[in-house]
Amino acid sequence: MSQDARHLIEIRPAPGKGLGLFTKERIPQGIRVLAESPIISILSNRNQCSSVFRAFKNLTTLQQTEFLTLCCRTPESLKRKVETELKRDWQQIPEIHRDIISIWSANTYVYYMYLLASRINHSCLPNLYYRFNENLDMGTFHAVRDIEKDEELTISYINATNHMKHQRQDDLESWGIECQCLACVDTDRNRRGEENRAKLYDLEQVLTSAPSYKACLQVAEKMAVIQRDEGLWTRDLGICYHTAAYYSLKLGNRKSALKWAEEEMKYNIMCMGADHPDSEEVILIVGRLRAWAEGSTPFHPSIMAWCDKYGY
Ligand SMILES: C[S@@+](CC[C@H](N)C(=O)[O-])C[C@H]1O[C@@H](n2cnc3c(N)ncnc32)[C@H](O)[C@@H]1O
Repeated sequence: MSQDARHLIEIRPAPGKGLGLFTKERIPQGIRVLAESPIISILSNRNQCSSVFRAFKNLTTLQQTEFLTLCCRTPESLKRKVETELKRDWQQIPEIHRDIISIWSANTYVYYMYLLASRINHSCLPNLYYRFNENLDMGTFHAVRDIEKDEELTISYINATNHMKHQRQDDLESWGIECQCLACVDTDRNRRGEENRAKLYDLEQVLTSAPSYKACLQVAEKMAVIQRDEGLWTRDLGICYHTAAYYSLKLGNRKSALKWAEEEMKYNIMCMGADHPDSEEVILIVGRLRAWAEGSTPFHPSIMAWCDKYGY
């Protein structure tokens, strides 16, 4: 069992959102707030309804009871999808199956569903980072900044780093959310935040147009700084560090490659823990990069394989 800080959190009513998870004490940045085994894992998109019904049947009675207390939403798009898969009209599907699939759909983290983590609400500027850890077979949730006592814990339900408020709101429709999070209320600070998200979007376009290695490195560095300053500790920030390391290496700049790989290592450890497979990999690579940058060992081919992992 991986250690977490679940003794410092509890479920409470979250006004306008149903229930939510809140801190009982201050939680410092980098702490693994929650490590939870999925109650259900469905790794394939084929015959999803049947797989979910079977998985529900295999739960203990207590787990089934807890499952059925979770948030339940049935948007029209879900009804149509289920009707297509089961080749039956929604009203002809047994009520218990309609509930199970609606609950699965409202709470799933792509492939996995958790009991406690299902209570975590959305924010466009979240204080937690979620990743599944294959070494532990658990989902982990790390604090990406210091979280004060009685603060609500949040993750981002959408990929929103470089999306403006109206785009984020469009994406949140399917969750039935009208977002009033820290990033969505109208303040001077948030107007600057929106400008920075727009800048990130523009920089991303420059990067995909693949100018020179030097220009790509400068763009990746700029993007990393904006995201870090905005507190956007999303997967995109890790990818920016990785991209900067990649182009530094392409330019033959060992010191710069090491610097950005080290940033990625720190980011991974903070957001996923040192025991996540991606962290273990980058820790090994940083060791090899450092030895090479200092001239004590030749270039190890695994460094380039690691750099290429996002297929630039
Ligand atoms: C995974 S559940 C989260 C826990 C849920 N609030 C509960 O009571 O169990 C997702 C649902 O919570 C609500 N929700 C999550 N984040 C929200 C937000 N920022 N604003 C309003 N509602 C939110 C929406 O109804 C959404 O479909």
